Order: sequence, then C-alpha cells, then structure tokens
Amino acid sequence: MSDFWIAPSILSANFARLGEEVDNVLAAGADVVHFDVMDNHYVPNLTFGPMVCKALRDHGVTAPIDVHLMVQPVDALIGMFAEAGASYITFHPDASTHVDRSLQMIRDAGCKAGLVLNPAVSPDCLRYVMDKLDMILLMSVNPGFGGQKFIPSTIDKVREVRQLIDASGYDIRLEVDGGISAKNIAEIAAAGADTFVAGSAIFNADDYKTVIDDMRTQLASI
Ligand SMILES: O=C(CO)[C@H](O)[C@H](O)COP(=O)(O)O
Repeated sequence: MSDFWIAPSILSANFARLGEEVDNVLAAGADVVHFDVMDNHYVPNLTFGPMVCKALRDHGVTAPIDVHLMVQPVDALIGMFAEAGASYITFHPDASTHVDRSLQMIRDAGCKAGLVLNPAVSPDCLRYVMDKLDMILLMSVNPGFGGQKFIPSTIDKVREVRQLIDASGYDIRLEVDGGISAKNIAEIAAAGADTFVAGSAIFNADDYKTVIDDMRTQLASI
C-alpha cells in the first residue's frame, strides 16, 4: 500500500455482483474497500449492514474494509461490524450520545476507530479525542448519495485538520469523501489528505484501472 490510499466506495458498485466488483477494483489497484452503511434515519437512504461485510470476507476479500456508519444510534452496530470483519469503523459525532465511549468500544472490539464530520460540522470536537482516533473522515458532500459535487470549502477544512493531526503527534489518517475524481484529487492531497474515497468516478468508468492509475499519476505530481 502506498502512503496515499484510494478507497472505492462500493455504494456505486453493481450490487448484483458485489464480490466480483470488489475483486476487480482491488485488482485495479485500490487500497481499501469503503463500505457506506446508511439507515434511512441519520441519512435519507438505505444500503447494507454487517452481513454484507461478512459476505465479502467469506468471498475472500483480505483488503482493509473501511466501514462508514451513517446510522443513529451507533453503538449497537460496532460489535456486529467488528465480528463481520471491519478494519476501520467510523461514525458521525452528532449520531452518538457518548462519542468518547463509542470510539473506545470500536478499539475494544479490535478495529481502528474514526470520526466523520459533515460539511457544516466544526472540527472542534476532534481535539478532545485525538488519542482515540485512527482516522478522521471529512465529508465533502452531504452524506446519503453518491455522484454529488465536491464542496470547495472542504479544502480549508482539510488544511485545518491536517494541522491538528500533525500537532497531536498521533498517527491518524485523514480521509476525504464525496465528489472526488482524478481532476481534484491532487488539490485535496496537497491540502493534507492521505485517503480518498471515490465511488462514481471509479465504478461508473469502463476501466477501473485507468481511473485509479490516473488518480495515482495526479497524486505523484504533488
Ligand atoms: O458517503 C458517501 C455518500 O454519503 C459516498 O461514499 C460518497 O458520496 C462517494 O461517492 P462519490 O464519489 O460518487 O461522490
């Protein structure tokens, strides 16, 4: 795995042949499988749960699975996703009553823990839990749907959170999610992100490897 991770969001994959889609995108050079869990409560859409995560592991997927919980409440799903084979579990601070406890629950379950901030949510809350974070995910669209446009103010937020991470001294990945393509990935990386979720840009393409190679070429230019 390179220092920059490309994390295809399977939200845009063909669900009728999900195992094959994940195999293909990993063979095309993806680092991480991004797994968008939506509950039709925290976000206005409904996707998949721990059984699908386990099915991917049973299918033979060994790459990290990065579970983004867009659910409320959060805690009941943590153990289920850990057992299903999640590597990272991230959730929104506004979806958990006790953020510190939920983060600890994720680590106690053997997974890496992260917080996700929606576009209009301030990074302030991160300061108090830096020691419990392995990942910070900044949403660059409002969560719920793939194929939306990147919100430009995310760039300043990436810079701000990068400074926070560097000042903390902790080893925390900085992921950005929403509207990412080969056209804007370099600008996002230059601001300080190291992990890039891309759904429609990859899965809507005819050739996944061409898109991922293009993204890596852009990243190499920084
Ligand atoms: O979390 C998400 C939506 O809530 C998706 O991961 C995100 O939108 C990626 O899709 P795209 O690259 O098509 O924008």
